[in-house]
Amino acid sequence: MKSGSSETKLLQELILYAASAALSCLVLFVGLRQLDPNREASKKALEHKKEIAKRLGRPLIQTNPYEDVIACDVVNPDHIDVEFNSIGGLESIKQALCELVILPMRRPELFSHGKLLGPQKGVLLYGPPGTGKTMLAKAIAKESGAVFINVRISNLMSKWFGDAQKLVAAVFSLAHKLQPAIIFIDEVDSFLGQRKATDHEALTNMKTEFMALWDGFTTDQNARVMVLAATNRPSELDEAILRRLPQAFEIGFPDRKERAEILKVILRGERVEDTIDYDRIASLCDGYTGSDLFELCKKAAYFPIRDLLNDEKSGKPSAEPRPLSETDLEKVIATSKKTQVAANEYNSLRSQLAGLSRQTDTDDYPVQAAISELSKLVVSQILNLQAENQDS
Ligand SMILES: Nc1ncnc2c1ncn2[C@@H]1O[C@H](COP(=O)(O)OP(=O)(O)OP(=O)(O)O)[C@@H](O)[C@H]1O
Repeated sequence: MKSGSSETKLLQELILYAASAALSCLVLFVGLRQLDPNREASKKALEHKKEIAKRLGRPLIQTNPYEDVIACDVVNPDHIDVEFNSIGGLESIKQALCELVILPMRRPELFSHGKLLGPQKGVLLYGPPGTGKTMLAKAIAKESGAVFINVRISNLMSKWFGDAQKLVAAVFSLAHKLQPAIIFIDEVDSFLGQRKATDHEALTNMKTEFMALWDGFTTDQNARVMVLAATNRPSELDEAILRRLPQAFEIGFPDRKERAEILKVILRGERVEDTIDYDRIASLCDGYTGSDLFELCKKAAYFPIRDLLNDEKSGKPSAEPRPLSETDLEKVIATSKKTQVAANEYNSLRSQLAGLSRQTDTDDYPVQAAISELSKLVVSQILNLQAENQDS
């Protein structure tokens, strides 16, 4: 009888131990999961990866945690809403990109014979801000059916993942797994600019790793992966990077004909009067970029709304806003031109100033005085222009 009760007690104790051990494990597991700084990012990345696989109609690929992070920046070409015909002007550049980039991605078999023809591994788009470089990069991915990996430097430098080099490696390995793929680096000068003594070691290591992996792809003729880089400051790029980007296209300010094309593309599908003379409007927009023209159209689109509200106030409500007119566009140009002029003058005077201060010895008092006078002139000119702008 005594031995029976001690056996029961032993059993109870065993069950208690097992239960407490299981509970401790559970608490530990849940606790560790909660403490894991990568948890949210990994979860999001996994969901995104599943979505990518589904969207691309490809099986879920095996990826490591670093590739999962990069997967967040992958865009399916079918979901890109920019095509070559949504970009106004730049006809010769679009034509060249079709031959150099899109065709080899779409028809690799045509480029697989001999040493003369091979897919491009690096293309640089450079020019002033707002001229359509990012649009072109997206359109290239869309037209070539390549996944678009938008490399964000902030993501690569992520402190949670610490090892930036592994993330750089993940960019290339994921691109290889998902090929055809375009690795897009916007503002490439901030990542792969000229090396400076003050560069952080992590950044230098990242650059070295990036270039080594890029070279690996360059020698692999079968890899349908290319690096597409964009910058507003090509002169700040590292020599070694420029060598790896043998095809460079300047995306400059559009001329009058191109501005007219851009306006037509922007206003396509909008409610506009048929009588708009695009060439005339374009001739009033000297120095405008595609982005300026987009802003111009956005501002002009408010006039029909204002008119509708005014009509409502005066008891003549209309069912919908009237179509956008040439006069609406002209009104915006008339008021924003001065700001544009102010910005241009500011930029040119500022670069003159920068040039002066570089050329001069800072101890030279007369030159310093001249610089200071010039600075005052710049400031007063800007203030005058701004005041004039406000008055009008
Ligand atoms: N050629 C163009 N045709 C139609 N729209 C354009 C064109 N160029 C620019 N735009 C308009 O301007 C916007 C900004 O263009 P985008 O971002 O491509 O310029 P970017 O050159 O990459 O500028 P940044 O150097 O500042 O990144 C686009 O979303 C588009 O609305």
